[in-house]
This record gives sequence, structure tokens and C-alpha cells, in this order.
Amino acid sequence: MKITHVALRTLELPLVAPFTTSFSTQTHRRVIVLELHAEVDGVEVIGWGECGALPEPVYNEEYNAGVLDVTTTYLLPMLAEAQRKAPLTAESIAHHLERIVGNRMAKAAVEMAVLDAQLRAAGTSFADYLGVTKDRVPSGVSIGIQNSVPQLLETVQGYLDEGYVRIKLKIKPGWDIDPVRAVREAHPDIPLQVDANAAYTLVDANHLAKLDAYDVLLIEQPLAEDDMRQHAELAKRMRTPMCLDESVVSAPKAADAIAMGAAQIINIKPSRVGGYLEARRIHDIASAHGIAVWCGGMLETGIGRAANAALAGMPGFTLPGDISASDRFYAEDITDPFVIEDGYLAIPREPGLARVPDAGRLEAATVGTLHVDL
Ligand SMILES: CC(=O)N[C@@H](Cc1ccc2ccccc2c1)C(=O)O
Ligand SMILES: [Mg+2]
Repeated sequence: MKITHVALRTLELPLVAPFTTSFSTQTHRRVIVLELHAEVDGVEVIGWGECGALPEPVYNEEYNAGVLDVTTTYLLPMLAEAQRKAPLTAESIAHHLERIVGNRMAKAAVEMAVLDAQLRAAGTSFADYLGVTKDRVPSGVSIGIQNSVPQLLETVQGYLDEGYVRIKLKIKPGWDIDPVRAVREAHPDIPLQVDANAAYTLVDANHLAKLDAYDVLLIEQPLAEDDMRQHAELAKRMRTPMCLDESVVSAPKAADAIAMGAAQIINIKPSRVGGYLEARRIHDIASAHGIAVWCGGMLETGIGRAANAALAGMPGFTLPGDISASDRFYAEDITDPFVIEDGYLAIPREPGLARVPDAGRLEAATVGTLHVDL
């Protein structure tokens, strides 16, 4: 394909409720969406991409202003140069961009938009492209740090009433054992896991091991992104299975984590690892080692949610992911909403990888747009 034009929109979407983690409280999602115009065999097609980066570098080292700069200054000009020699394919994007170190969320958004355009032009759904045969995926929910344990129990009950099949609690020092104990005592049999977003150190090992008493499915990223060896050490000191999120930024890192015993489970986020094609490679490596994976979330709009739902249909995604219904975070999505039905989300089967945003809602949510001609 030949990319002709890309619009990089920054959207501001209010969250239905503040979302507090160990690293921040967010009341809005300020997210970058790419609208990529391309020609495939002379026919114009539009592909959509969504970037997982936050406005500030508090989840990982990327942030929106940096994504916009690296995409307009480097990534798109490099693809403009590459496509002068030969048509681009989604599968060749990573190769063309490999001179740029890191910036995985920025690269992932570009690759996603190219893949969406390519699949749309071919009339193929992402599920079919991946060979996914399932038609729906189980839906888990990520619950932020609450003001009190009673409020947490009320929030958990609300999501269980909506049908969520797995509860994930954000934890941090001072909000960990008590909330987990309270939820487990109230719900002895629900699948329950925790996510610390790197808030602890090995000094907390004995404290975190208290979670072993509450049948916790996994503990997600208790230590820092770079603490791969430390996670392996902690895994020896806890029965609760170790799961990594922020640390697994690529397939080689996934292989390291598995080889070192730093992860018994991996949270795959296509944005964090550089795109859906790298996400598939991580799925394949993990599955080959008998390591369970599940699909994490970055509060995606329906654009990213659609692609995540298809990815989560792959056989190695054996644990419910954070692919919640659209209304978990947004009163109104910019796309047709994903709704939870009997605890599951339907995997889209329309051509393409992403859901197409409603033009009016997209415009209404846009707080800034950059246009790049290639
Ligand atoms: C669903 C979930 O817990 N996601 C991330 C953390 C996270 C937390 C807060 C966010 C705010 C704005 C955008 C993305 C965000 C991602 C995680 O698994 O670690
Ligand atoms: Mg996480």
C-alpha cells in the first residue's frame, strides 16, 4: 500500500469515574488516534490506529507529546521514504521503523492503522487474519483504588451484577491486604487478581506473600519495570503466580521473563509491545512454554477494544483480560460500544482490525489534530 495522509488526533474523553492506580488518578482519557489514508491497488482506504500512551510518562516512558513528535518527525517520514522504493505492508512496518529505538506505543499505533487499512482493503477481519475461531471472549474488569473498603465492596458487587467474570484490584502500599481480604471474604469463589503497577520493592516480599492466603489468581507487576531478576526472586517467595505487564515490552523480553522465572503469566498489551504483530509473537512464545497470557487494557476506545477482542480470541489467551465493556470507562464511546453479554464481549467479524469511530463523536472529542502528507 501507499500511505497518502495521516491525521493524528488527540481526544479528550471523560471517564465515568476517576480511575486511581498506584501511579496516578485519571478523570479523563487523553488519547491519540491515527486516521491513515492509503491507496491499495489504486483504491483509497482508511485505517484507524489508537495509541496506548498517557499524557504523562507515568505508566511507561512514553507520553502523548512525545508520541506526536516521534511520529511526525521520524516514523511517518521514514515510511514515506520506504514506500518510494516498494509498497508498504503491515508486516514490514516494524522493519522500516527499527532504526528508531523504543517508542513502542508510537510505532504500535502506526502499524495498527496500516494493518487496519490493509485488512479493510482485503475484506478480511482481524479475527480471520489471526485464525481466531472463537466468536466471543470473557470480560474481566480492572477496579481502581477506592476511598474505603465498603466503597470497594459496593463497586465490586456492581461489576459482578453486570456480569464481569474476573475482578482485578489495583493495589499499592497501604491498600493491598485489607481490600483483598475483604473482597475474598465477601466473594469466596470469584476469580480475583491484583495489579500493583510497580509500586513495591523486594523489601515488601514478606508483606506481599500474605496475599497467598486469599486464592489470588496472579499478582501483576509488583516491582519496577526493569526489575526482571527481582520478580524472579519474589516469585520464589510467593505462591501467588507472578504476572508481568510493564516489564514485557517485546518478544525477547517475554522470553527473558519466562527463562528467568520472572513470569508465570503475561499480560499482553499490543500498544506496550510495539503492535499487534509483536503481541502475536509473544502469545506464540508464551504458549510454547505453557505460560498463560491475557489481554491487558489501556482504557482503549472502541477502536483498540475491537482489535484487543480479536487478539484475545487466540488459543493462548486462557485467562480473562481487561477487555471490559465500553461503559466501564466511557458514558459514550467514539465507536459503536462494546457491551458485555453473559460475561463476554463479541469478537468483531467485520473487515478490518479496528472499529470505525463515529465522525461526529470523534470531532466532538478532538482537542488537537496534526495532519501529515506523505
Ligand atoms: C485497565 C488497567 O488497569 N490498565 C493498566 C493501567 C492503566 C491505568 C490507568 C490508565 C489511565 C489512562 C490510560 C491508561 C491507563 C492504564 C494496567 O493494567 O496496568
Ligand atoms: Mg497492569
